[in-house]
Amino acid sequence: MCVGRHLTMTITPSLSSAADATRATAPPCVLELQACYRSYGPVLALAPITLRVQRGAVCTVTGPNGSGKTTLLRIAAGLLKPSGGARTGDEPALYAAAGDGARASQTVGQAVAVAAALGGGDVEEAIELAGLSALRTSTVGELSAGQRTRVTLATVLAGNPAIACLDEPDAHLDADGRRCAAGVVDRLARRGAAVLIATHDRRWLEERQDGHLELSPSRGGSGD
Ligand SMILES: Nc1ncnc2c1ncn2[C@@H]1O[C@H](COP(=O)(O)OP(=O)(O)OP(=O)(O)O)[C@@H](O)[C@H]1O
Repeated sequence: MCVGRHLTMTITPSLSSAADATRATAPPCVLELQACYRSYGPVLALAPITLRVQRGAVCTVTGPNGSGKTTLLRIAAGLLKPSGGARTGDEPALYAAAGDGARASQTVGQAVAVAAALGGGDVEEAIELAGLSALRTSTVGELSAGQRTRVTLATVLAGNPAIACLDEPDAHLDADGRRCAAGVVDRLARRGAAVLIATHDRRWLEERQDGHLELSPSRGGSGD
């Protein structure tokens, strides 16, 4: 049995992609979670949530440690089965935590090129927007934590997902890095991706948020 307040939300983009701007109708939902929850034995990791994310919409997810942010993002990306409820989303989905997306032995350029070969994104654009031009030939294993977060952002952009689930993409980033992260998120959304972002501080995204979920460990939850 699952207890906990059922959170329901539809996330609609405030900025339309070029394709959607020409349509009269609202952009379609790329991702839908219907009453999804997840438990581990007696632990309710994620209380029931019904979430619809339209093409080009950005949704931030906040909450204290253990409140279910990663669980939600992994379910949204199709990596983790919910204990109950259903996920709908047939287009390519990607989950990435800071530091994911590259092997230590690769150069930055190689890591981004591999992601682009799989997903069809643009290598040059990804490297530039992530602020990695000066590190292109550096080996990933020799980078700082913040530089590796930038590589993760670049590989996500190059991977060109329709559903991008970014787990703390601001981890270890300085002010310039957070601006780059916001630029990558904006680019993903303008391409029409549904973007979910778990973060402990959503201010770096400024106006580029179309919806927000606040999770709490023993909840309930609330949204705006
Ligand atoms: N594999 C697992 N086995 C058992 N419990 C788990 C497992 N994964 C997560 N949990 C539990 O589910 C709850 C939610 O975890 P989750 O990682 O989703 O939280 P979070 O909000 O992402 O936390 P953080 O801010 O620390 O990253 C926690 O109580 C955690 O202990």
